[in-house]
Amino acid sequence: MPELVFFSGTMDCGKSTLALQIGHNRSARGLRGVIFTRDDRAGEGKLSSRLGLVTEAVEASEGMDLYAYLVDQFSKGGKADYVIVDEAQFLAPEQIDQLARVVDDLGLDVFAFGITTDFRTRLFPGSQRLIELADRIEQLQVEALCWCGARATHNARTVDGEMVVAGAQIVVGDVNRPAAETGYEVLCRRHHLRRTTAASARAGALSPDVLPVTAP
Ligand SMILES: Nc1ncnc2c1ncn2[C@@H]1O[C@H](COP(=O)(O)OP(=O)(O)O)[C@@H](O)[C@H]1O
Ligand SMILES: Cc1cn([C@H]2C[C@H](O)[C@@H](COP(=O)(O)O)O2)c(=O)[nH]c1=O
Repeated sequence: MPELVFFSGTMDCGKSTLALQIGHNRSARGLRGVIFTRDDRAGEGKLSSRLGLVTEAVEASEGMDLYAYLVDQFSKGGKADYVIVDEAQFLAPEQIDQLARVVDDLGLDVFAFGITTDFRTRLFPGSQRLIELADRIEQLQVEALCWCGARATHNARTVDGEMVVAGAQIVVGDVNRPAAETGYEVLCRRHHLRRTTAASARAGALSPDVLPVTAP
């Protein structure tokens, strides 16, 4: 039975790498895939992994009907056995519904990859719809880690090195960026809720206020 599968995790946990591996293994067996992505850091129409691999993809732009795109390709003689969608959190809920139709009406497996929650710990609309519709939700096995060593479960945004909890939901960016740039850091829930990033934890540890007081 074809399936809609949502592979979810924090930023930097290996989602795009897995998407590329799934595509590679299937194409090695002669299966044909269509790869959609939206707003990849590497640019329009790219699916890129931090391990350095990148492949061409169809940019799933705002308002694009993904089901109609595939039907149109088939009517022109195109073939596909499965569909991969990276950065699926950026898709509109209607586009996730279209992916479900691709599974149910066209009989293709759809593998969607994305982060579940934004920098405020709120669901992205596309991810919410995937949670509502997916046949399966898979958490990636390679865990990204918080600076404290716990499994990272949430994504923090930093502006000028400070964690922020207000702003536009979508700001394309990366982890490990210079403090002057808007960037991201993965944290465990405890440290996300306490707004403690690696930098602020370091600063706190160095602060005279928290140094052990010794008797004169
Ligand atoms: N230099 C490296 N050596 C080994 N693994 C790396 C290196 N750089 C990145 N990675 C791996 O790649 C993962 C990020 O992969 P990527 O597919 O780009 O993540 P995602 O799509 O989830 O944001 C990291 O969690 C790490 O496991
Ligand atoms: C938390 C959060 C992230 N984003 C952006 C930042 C990146 O461009 C992508 C995630 O990509 P990855 O391959 O999973 O690392 O999402 C955003 O726009 N808003 C957010 O709140």
